[in-house]
Amino acid sequence: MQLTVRDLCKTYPNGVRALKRVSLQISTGMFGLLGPNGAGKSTLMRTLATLQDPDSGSVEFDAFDVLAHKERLREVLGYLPQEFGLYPNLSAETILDHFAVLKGVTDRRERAAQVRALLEQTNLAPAARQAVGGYSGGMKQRLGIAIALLGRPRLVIVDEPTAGLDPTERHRFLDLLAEIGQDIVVILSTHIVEDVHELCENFAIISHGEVLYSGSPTAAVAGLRGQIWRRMVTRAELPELQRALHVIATRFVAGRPLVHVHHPESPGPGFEPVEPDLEDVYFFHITGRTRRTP
Ligand SMILES: Nc1ncnc2c1ncn2[C@@H]1O[C@H](COP(=O)(O)OP(=O)(O)OP(=O)(O)O)[C@@H](O)[C@H]1O
Repeated sequence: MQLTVRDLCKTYPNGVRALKRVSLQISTGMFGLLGPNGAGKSTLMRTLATLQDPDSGSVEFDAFDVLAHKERLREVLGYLPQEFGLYPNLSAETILDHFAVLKGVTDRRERAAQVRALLEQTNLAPAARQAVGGYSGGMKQRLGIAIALLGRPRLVIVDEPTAGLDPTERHRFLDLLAEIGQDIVVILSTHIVEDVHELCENFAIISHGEVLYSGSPTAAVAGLRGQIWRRMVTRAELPELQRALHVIATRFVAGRPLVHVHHPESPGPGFEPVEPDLEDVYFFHITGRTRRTP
């Protein structure tokens, strides 16, 4: 399975250029789309889910033209939007049954089997008959993914699904995605670097509507090896350091700034080399863009 996105552009009527020639090649497995708030992730997700049209560009899924055959994509699509409403008085079982009908699972037995299997898979079986108004945030997200998985989709798009979940629920949700992502295309949009690190074989970094990096997390990290340096500094030293060097991140350790700097060799006394992680990769690209276009 292959999703090919070519040169997608989108400018909103207020002049915001949300997508600037976005091109991506996405294969079976988990693909992470990482970027800060306002990067254009939701715009891209909605476009791939055929809910809004780009100004130009193309999308192909398994060699068919998605923008020309939206119904065909919708038959194989599962989409979990950033925000969705659920009728609070209905049970998960009833909601899933309704959505299964909408997805065209008309055979009653087949529908009951799918609903039961999804309730089990998302760990909601014990609460299947409770009104969802009483569900926790994590339970609602799991029900959201169960709805998205009805009709056995081959492309699943989830938009910032772990925002606001506690660590236990977050891991439970990520485990669920990892299981799903084994044999279909799953696109996970997020601003949480950890989510991508834990789950995705491939990912892209997007900021201000532009793809800044696309590839595997391992290759991205390897590409920065030997070029990340750190030093404890004082708050007073920070502005000058930021002017002189490419500071990619400032973390605080016991109240003191610890800067991570990108430099081909040691930037000076007091700096020590750091084994880069995906967060360094992310901030390297995000801050690099800002330095290019102040
Ligand atoms: N309907 C709209 N009309 C005008 N501008 C919009 C619209 N939707 C989004 N935007 C703008 O387009 C840009 C990209 O927004 P988008 O929601 O796609 O980003 P995002 O990466 O999903 O961010 P977030 O994580 O905050 O949802 C932002 O500047 C946003 O304000």
